[in-house]
Amino acid sequence: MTTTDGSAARASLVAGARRIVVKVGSSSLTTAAGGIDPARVRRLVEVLAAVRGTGAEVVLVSSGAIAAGLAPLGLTTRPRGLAAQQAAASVGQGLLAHRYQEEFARHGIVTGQVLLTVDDVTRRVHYRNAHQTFAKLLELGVVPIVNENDTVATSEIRFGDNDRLAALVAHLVHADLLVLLSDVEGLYDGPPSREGSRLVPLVRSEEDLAAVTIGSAGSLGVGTGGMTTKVDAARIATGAGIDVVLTSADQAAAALSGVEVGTHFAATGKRRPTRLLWLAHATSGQGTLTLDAGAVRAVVERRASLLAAGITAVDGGFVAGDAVDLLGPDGALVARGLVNFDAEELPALLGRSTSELKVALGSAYEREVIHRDDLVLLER
Ligand SMILES: Nc1ncnc2c1ncn2[C@@H]1O[C@H](COP(=O)(O)OP(=O)(O)O)[C@@H](O)[C@H]1O
Ligand SMILES: N[C@@H](CCC(=O)OP(=O)(O)O)C(=O)O
Repeated sequence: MTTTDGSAARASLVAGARRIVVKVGSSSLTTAAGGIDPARVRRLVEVLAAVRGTGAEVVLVSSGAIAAGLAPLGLTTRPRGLAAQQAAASVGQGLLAHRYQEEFARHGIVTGQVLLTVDDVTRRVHYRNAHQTFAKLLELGVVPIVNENDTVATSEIRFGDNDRLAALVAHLVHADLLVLLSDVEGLYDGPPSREGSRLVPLVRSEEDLAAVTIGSAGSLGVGTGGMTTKVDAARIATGAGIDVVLTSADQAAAALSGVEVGTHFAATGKRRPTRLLWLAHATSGQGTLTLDAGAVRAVVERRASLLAAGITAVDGGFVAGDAVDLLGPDGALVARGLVNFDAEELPALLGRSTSELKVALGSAYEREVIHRDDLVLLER
């Protein structure tokens, strides 16, 4: 469905976007049997080069490493085990980066590879480094090509899908627009294979998603997240003030020239620090801290740092810097934060004030268990 107002709004949204993150899924670039499809990569790069020609900056988040590595390893389907997927990604990522490098070079554009782990958008120092690297690459006119660093990520610390990674990158680089390219024309109100499913052209709020049914991922067997992670990614980005357009790779040229194709998820919220954005959307922490009622009030109502005095129980094998879930006395999840102590250090500190800890154990123990800047409240 195209509307006169909608098409004018879309045209100005895209024309006004000076920094665009484009995410392309495995299913749009590769086949399980044949690996990378050079013609598809070429078409995508032609579109992105044209966007660059308008003066906009482009960051490409590309999946496809695992799918690209299957054929050279004699595999025809995506392996189930993490180690085998990592091996395939290790083989495929080089092939993928090389393909892009050659195609962009035809347009006189230099590419740079950026492989990210969850740590890079959560830990403060890594986050700052990643931010600076992107800023410098863009300043130099380079097109950064991003993927998850699959070969070193473990199952506990994986994004697992590039849709949410793309939303976090869009926020990290302060993009104006996130374009998610898949093998379907957009979000449908039911699985596209089901007769009668209709394209949803505009999502303004959760209410517009209420009637949408999301099915499993496509039939090609190379994509991972399916539509669920794309909608999650759209929620992350729009909640952080970034508009999202979801459409098929075949419609990339139209979408990026402002034609009203696919689904537009309209920006709803304001920007938030990216590290906390990831924390809020991480599937779970590496452990839990149970808080007494006073500590819950301090953290939730006064937005204070969490001190050892208000913690009643510790669970899990986390180390300093990990994300942990904060539970109320009733076990309800209230917040998530980056902890400043290892799990094994904490039991000796519980219920004790910071001044008491300083006297007993030294000034290193005077620090908060979770600093307020490293805390995000969870509304569930
Ligand atoms: N409501 C829906 N709207 C659109 N696509 C859907 C829906 N439910 C399930 N899907 C499926 O999600 C697939 C896209 O996910 P995926 O294969 O992971 O893509 P990618 O590799 O691009 O990340 C589509 O091929 C489609 O079959
Ligand atoms: N990092 C993985 C991609 C994971 C992923 O999200 O895939 P997809 O659902 O196709 O976007 C790879 O390069 O194979």
